[in-house]
Amino acid sequence: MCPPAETNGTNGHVNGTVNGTNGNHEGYSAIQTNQNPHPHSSSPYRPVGDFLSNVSRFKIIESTLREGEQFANAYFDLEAKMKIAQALDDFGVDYIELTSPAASEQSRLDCEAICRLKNEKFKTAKILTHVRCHMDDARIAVETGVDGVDVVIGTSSYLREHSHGKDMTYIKNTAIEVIEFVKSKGLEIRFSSEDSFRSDLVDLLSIYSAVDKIGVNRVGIADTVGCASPRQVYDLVRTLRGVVHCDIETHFHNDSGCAIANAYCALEAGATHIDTSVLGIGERNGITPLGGLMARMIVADRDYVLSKYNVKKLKEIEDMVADYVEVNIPFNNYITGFCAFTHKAGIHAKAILNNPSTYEIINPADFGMSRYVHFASRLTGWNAIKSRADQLDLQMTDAQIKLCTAKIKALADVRKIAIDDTDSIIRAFYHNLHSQEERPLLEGLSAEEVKKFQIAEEKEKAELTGTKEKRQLEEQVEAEAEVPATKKTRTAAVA
Ligand SMILES: N[C@@H](CCCC[NH3+])C(=O)O
Ligand SMILES: [Zn+2]
Repeated sequence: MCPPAETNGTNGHVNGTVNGTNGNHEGYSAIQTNQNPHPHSSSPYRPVGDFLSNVSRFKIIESTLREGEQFANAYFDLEAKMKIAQALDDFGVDYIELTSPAASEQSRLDCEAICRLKNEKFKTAKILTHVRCHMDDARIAVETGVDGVDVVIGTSSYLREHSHGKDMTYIKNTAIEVIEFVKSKGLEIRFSSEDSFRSDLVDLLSIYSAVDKIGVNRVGIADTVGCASPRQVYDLVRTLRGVVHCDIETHFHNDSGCAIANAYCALEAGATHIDTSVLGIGERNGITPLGGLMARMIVADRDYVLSKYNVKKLKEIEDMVADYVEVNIPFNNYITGFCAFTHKAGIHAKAILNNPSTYEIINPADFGMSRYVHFASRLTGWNAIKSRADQLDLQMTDAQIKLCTAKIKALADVRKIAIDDTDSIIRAFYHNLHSQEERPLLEGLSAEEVKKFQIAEEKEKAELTGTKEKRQLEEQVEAEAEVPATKKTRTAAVA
């Protein structure tokens, strides 16, 4: 009998229940690895510091409960809002932005309830609400108990002509009135343009300079249509940084795929705050995702990110929001996508097993995630099979493992194989070494498939070893099989 499939903590995973937290790996052929020997010192890829950059001191304005409510599938009742807000505070975001209390009566009541929750329970997050740059909205907002009010108004000609119909003089005068009013109530105030990247630069700088002079806390730049490139962002923020003294908040839509890169460039150019939402949900295809920003920033300054944000909570928050808005976590999601830390090709697997830094820039353990090495495909290499055999507690020599790997690859050339197939081949191979009794390796295959397998196996072996070397390997395997299997000390093959 072959030994029981003791799997070094991976049994749940390989059988379909997820042992780590990477989400749905059901039926997925991978070894969960255990150690994380990433260097604990800061990444060698730290950005070159300069006097403008805020990459190492940025703040997050989390807008799942405002921008995110504008996502097509979003409907948050008060209970959902409370749970999301609490989770975001646990995560450590600096601000939570809420839908305008002027939007509806329930929005106003929800805003008040979350302000009470904050007073009772929050550790970090301040509450903001986001309203039109208008006195009517501002009057409602200041009565809700928020810490600050974010006002916004469109400044591009598109929005001035086709949305609110006001000119720049009106915008400036209203902004000044609203800012002075909110400040008089002792609250924080941010003034943001909308569609900033399609607005006239002189108009923008002139209004930002005016509101800065009367003591606005932050000005905001918004790429409302997601048209900006990182270089345009850098230019605009850097120019603005030279004009105002207050903080600079930035807000990036992701229509053309630059929302995270733009956020990063904005910080490099001197922005202080980044707007995010969980999974990036928002109007159309959304904005800078919280998780994606964390991925970017942990590569830039791991110490800052880990000292400030409880990033191990990321998966939990994403799952919660995904449930509420009834979407799946995308397979390629930053950090939490099901294959974000799964390595497949033989060359990658080998290097990862030696040292994960070879093919990973982010340490999954920082986020409470697990790394996996795929071991059931035609790309699988013998190092991955060796690890898997170790996990199954089947000790074999490297020569034996190589021949066993050839069998696995050969079968994977015939059909898609699963964990169970790989494990069966490994077990059967091991068993045959020690008992001479044939195992039903090819059970379930048609005669044609068996033939194909045998040809593929021959080719694999020939490619693996060359004919002469193959003979030597086989002799070695036979010789080793005669020695009773000794239980070797387990090596840390799984890194
Ligand atoms: N969702 C709006 C709001 C901008 C305010 C920035 N915090 C936009 O994209 O323009
Ligand atoms: Zn937006």
